[in-house]
Amino acid sequence: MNSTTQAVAPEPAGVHAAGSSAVVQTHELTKRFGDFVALDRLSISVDRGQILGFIGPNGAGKTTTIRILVGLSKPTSGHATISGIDCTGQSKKIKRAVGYMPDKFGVYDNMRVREYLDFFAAVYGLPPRQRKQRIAEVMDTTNCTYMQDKFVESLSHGMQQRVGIARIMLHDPEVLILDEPANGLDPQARIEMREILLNLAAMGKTLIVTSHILPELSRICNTVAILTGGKLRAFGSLDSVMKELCPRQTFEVQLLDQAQAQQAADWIEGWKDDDEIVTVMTGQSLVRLETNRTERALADLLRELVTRDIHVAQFREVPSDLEDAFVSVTRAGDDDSVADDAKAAS
Ligand SMILES: Nc1ncnc2c1ncn2[C@@H]1O[C@H](COP(=O)(O)OP(=O)(O)OP(=O)(O)O)[C@@H](O)[C@H]1O
Repeated sequence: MNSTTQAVAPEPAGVHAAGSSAVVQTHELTKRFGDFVALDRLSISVDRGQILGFIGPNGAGKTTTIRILVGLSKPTSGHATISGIDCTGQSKKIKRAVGYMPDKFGVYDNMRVREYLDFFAAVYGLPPRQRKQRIAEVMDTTNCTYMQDKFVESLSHGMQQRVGIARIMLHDPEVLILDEPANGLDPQARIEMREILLNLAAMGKTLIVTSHILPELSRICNTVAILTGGKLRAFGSLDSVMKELCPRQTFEVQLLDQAQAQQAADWIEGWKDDDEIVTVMTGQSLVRLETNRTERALADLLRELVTRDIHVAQFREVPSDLEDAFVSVTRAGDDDSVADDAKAAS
């Protein structure tokens, strides 16, 4: 894939025309630090109730984008809106429309969860009469009610993350931006976090979630944007990005007898096209085939193997995941930068 390839989800008719349902929109958003381009003409849109998985390696430009979206930084050019509000010109209004949870939890000594939320409710300007009810609501949504009398400092990391979400929900923003919410969570806490985020989307909140834990992210997001080196490399529905970036499927042929693995691999090697890849998994009775053949062709392959007295115990697809897509994009990004360096040197 080259650097400009974008897997863009088919848009339902009229969605991004006048009366657009996009809640978050960026157009050619660019940020330079001196000569360095941290973000290069980023254009994305996220609809109401969607969860955008915003991914990229360290230094890709994710935080730079988020800082612009939440009104903490101004773009060099381009623009961004949330619920139609300009992220740069109307930063006060933006702060009401967005809840932002950074990857680090602040230190709040000697505050119980209830007091902590009350403090932030006051910061958000909620009238005292409404605070109690709103705090009860956000604690309920984030499953924090049982810990309301505990000191924030005494909570586990997973519990603190949930309190963090409760905090950014207090002013009932339309958009929630969460930086690495699953980082450092144990499996149980991850499951709880996943359920909360899916529930928030079902309530109509629009979520932007960054994460380096891609298998986890792919379980919640329906839209993906992949950035490398400040450039958008892929954007669209999870399905369309996966199809675009991982067009080849991987199949495994599990043999009953390890001694037959090489024999099976040799036969498949003669059967396959040049661009398909056969690998014998060392020390295992397993042969792997990367292919884009039809199911019928694969059924023929299996029959041929069996006809040749190769004892196939299992023939199965290895599903691609977001990590494969990510690797394919970051590799393409590396190739591009090598090509750019070569161009600059010549
Ligand atoms: N204030 C600044 N001055 C100069 N360069 C900056 C500044 N802020 C960010 N950068 C650079 O911009 C690039 C993008 O940084 P950014 O923090 O947006 O990346 P990221 O995708 O959030 O990375 P990570 O996953 O590590 O948080 C990096 O090369 C970073 O060093």
